[in-house]
Amino acid sequence: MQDKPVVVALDFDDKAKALALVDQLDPAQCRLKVGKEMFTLFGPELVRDLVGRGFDVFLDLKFHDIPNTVAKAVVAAAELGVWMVNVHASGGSRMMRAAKEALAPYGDKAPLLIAVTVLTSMTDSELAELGVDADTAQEQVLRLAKLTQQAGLDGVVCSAKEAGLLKSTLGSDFKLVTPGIRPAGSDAGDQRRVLTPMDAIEAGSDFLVIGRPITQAGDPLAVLKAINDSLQG
Ligand SMILES: O=c1ccn([C@@H]2O[C@H](COP(=O)(O)O)[C@@H](O)[C@H]2O)c(=O)[nH]1
Repeated sequence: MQDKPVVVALDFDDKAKALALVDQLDPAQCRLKVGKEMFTLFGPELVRDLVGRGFDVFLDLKFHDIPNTVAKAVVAAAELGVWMVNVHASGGSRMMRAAKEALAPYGDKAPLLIAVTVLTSMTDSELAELGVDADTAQEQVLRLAKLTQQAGLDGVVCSAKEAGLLKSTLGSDFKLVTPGIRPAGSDAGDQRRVLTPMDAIEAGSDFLVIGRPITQAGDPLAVLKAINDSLQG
């Protein structure tokens, strides 16, 4: 298991509330994710603040654009000092290669570059609605993950439900970052392809992205501790 597998998704519309939670968190216990809501509201300053506090920050902006634009965007992310950044695999292999090449000057200081396969909120029938010719989300995830690996990226975002298949096909070094994590009994909300933290790790997930089950809990720290303890066996 990776060191600190839990990545807390900071999805707040109130910076003070987010920072009140962050103040209680220890960079030794978890990593943090900043996504579209907080980045749009509070910008790079928030990311710099979290990096400055010693957290590994996953900048989850899911870049999906032409190769030149995405390459420049991942360089901007690297300049913020983030630990991980992502693009959409459906942007294609030329776009993914351009992003990877743009990070080359950063050497071993480059953020991990991963690609989103199929959003964990999506079902097989929703994929079919898009005209995707794969029969299942799993089939499409595998196709996009292979493309991502061939483009030289470090891993993918997928559901933990696909983790076993991806690890056995693509090898243990290829990182699997899995949102859609729900401790037993917690509300799935808009997520559809979900697994518990322990089941996700056993399936081969490297990093567990967990938002609402922690951030909306009455005692977020207690939930994070219970998850970390459950993973220690
Ligand atoms: O396929 C994906 C890609 C990204 N996410 C993000 O992860 C968190 C999950 O939050 P929860 O509250 O635990 O559902 C959220 O920030 C999403 O934008 C994802 O869920 N699925």
